[in-house]
Amino acid sequence: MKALHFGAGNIGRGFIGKLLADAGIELVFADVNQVVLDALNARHEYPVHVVGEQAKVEIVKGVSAVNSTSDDIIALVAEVDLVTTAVGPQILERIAGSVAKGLAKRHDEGNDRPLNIIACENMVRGTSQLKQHVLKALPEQHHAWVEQHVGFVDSAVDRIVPPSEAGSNDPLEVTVETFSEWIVDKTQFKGELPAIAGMELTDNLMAFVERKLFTLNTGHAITAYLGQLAGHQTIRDAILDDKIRAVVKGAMEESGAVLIKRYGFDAGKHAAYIEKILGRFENPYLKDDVERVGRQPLRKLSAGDRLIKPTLGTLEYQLPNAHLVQGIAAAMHYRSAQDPQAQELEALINEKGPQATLAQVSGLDADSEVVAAAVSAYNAMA
Ligand SMILES: NC(=O)C1=CN([C@@H]2O[C@H](COP(=O)(O)OP(=O)(O)OC[C@H]3O[C@@H](n4cnc5c(N)ncnc54)[C@H](O)[C@@H]3O)[C@@H](O)[C@H]2O)C=CC1
Ligand SMILES: O=P(O)(O)OC[C@H]1O[C@](O)(CO)[C@@H](O)[C@@H]1O
Repeated sequence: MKALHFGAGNIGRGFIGKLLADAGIELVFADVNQVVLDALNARHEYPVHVVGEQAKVEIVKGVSAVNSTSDDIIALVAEVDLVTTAVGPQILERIAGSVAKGLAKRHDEGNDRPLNIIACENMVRGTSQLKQHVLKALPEQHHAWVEQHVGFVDSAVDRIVPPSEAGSNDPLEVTVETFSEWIVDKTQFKGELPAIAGMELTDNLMAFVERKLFTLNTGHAITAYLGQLAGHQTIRDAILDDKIRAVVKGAMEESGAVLIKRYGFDAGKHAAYIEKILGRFENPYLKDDVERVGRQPLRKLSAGDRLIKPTLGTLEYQLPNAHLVQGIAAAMHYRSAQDPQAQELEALINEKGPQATLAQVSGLDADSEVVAAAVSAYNAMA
C-alpha cells in the first residue's frame, strides 16, 4: 500500500504519518517547507519523542517527500491507495487543485483501484469540505468516475503535538503525548476497509467528532485565551491556575450537557472524559504555548467551531452557558504579533466595537442575549 500525506508538520510527522509508516505503508509527505522536505529526502527517517511517565524515542523509517506545489503530486494522486492531510483547514482549498488534476490523470490512465482520501484537521467533516473544493476544480467528465472510485472519508483526530522545543536543531524531530485517537467514518470508504493499527473505524462519526472538538478543543481554546489574559505562557501553567480551571471545566461541562442530549452519551463516562482531558492539559512533559493553542481566533470564533457551536447547542436545549460565554469573551481579547487573524480581530473591534464584531465573526444575532452577555464579560475582562 502506498500513501501520500499532505503536511509534514506536527500532526503529520508526529501522528498520522507515523501511524501510516509504522503500519508498513510506503509513505510520501507533501509539504512546502523546503528545510523539512530536504531533511526527509536526505535521511528518510526521523525521531518521534513520545513523552509521558515512560518516555521513549521512536524512529519513523522509510519515508520520502515532495514539494506540494510541484507536478509530482499529480502523478502520486494518480498512483497511491490513500491520501491524507494535516495542513490546517484554510489550506485544504489550496491543495484541491492538484488533487483534482491527479484524479483526472488517474481516470484517464484507467486506474480503477479504490482511492481513499482522509483530511485529519480540527474541523467537522473536513474531508467532505475538501471534496467540494476538489469537485469544483475537477472537469465535469470525471465526476461520476470519482463518485464511484474515490472515497472521501471524514475523521476525528486527537493527539496534542506542540512544536518541538526551541533547543532542538533537528527540523524533523517531533514531541508527542502518549494519548492518540484517530477515528474514521467507515461508511465512506471505497474498496476494502483498511486495517491500520491506530485507525479506528466507526459508523457514528459525528458523535466522535463533536465529542472531541467540543470538549478537548473547547476547553483547550478557553485555557489558552484565559491563560494569555492572566499572563501565563503555557497551557500547563494556565490550567494549574484554579480560577481558569474552574471556567474551563465549567465550559466543558456545559458543552458536554449539549453532547449528552444530542448523542445520548453516558453522563458518568463523559465526566471521566473531561477529567482525563484536564490531565492531558497539565502534562508536565509537553511545553505547549497558549499562543499556539489560541491561534487563528477568527476561525475559532466562527459559527461551526469550538466556542460558538456548543453555545448554540445550549440555546437549542435551553441549558446554561455562562462559562462558554466567558471563553468567547476571552477569545476576543486574544492578541498575537505572529497571527494575522489576531490582528484582524483587534482591528475589527477597534473599528466596530465588540458587539458588532462578535456578531459578524460568529454569525450570532447582534441583539441576542448571548452576545450581550459575551460583550459584558469582554468589558469586565478589559
Ligand atoms: N498539533 C496538534 O496537536 C493537532 C493538530 N490538528 C490539526 O492538524 C492540522 C495540522 O496542524 P499542525 O500539524 O499542528 O500544524 P503545523 O503547522 O505543524 O503543520 C502544517 C504543515 O502543513 C504544511 N503546509 C502548509 N501549506 C501546505 C501546502 N499547500 N501543501 C502541503 N503542506 C502545506 C506546513 O508547511 C506544515 O508543515 C490542523 O488542522 C490542526 O488543527 C489536529 C489534532 C492535533
Ligand atoms: O489546531 P487548531 O485547530 O488551531 O487548535 C489547536 C488545537 O488543536 C490541537 O493541537 C489538537 O487537537 C489541540 O492541541 C488544540 O486544541
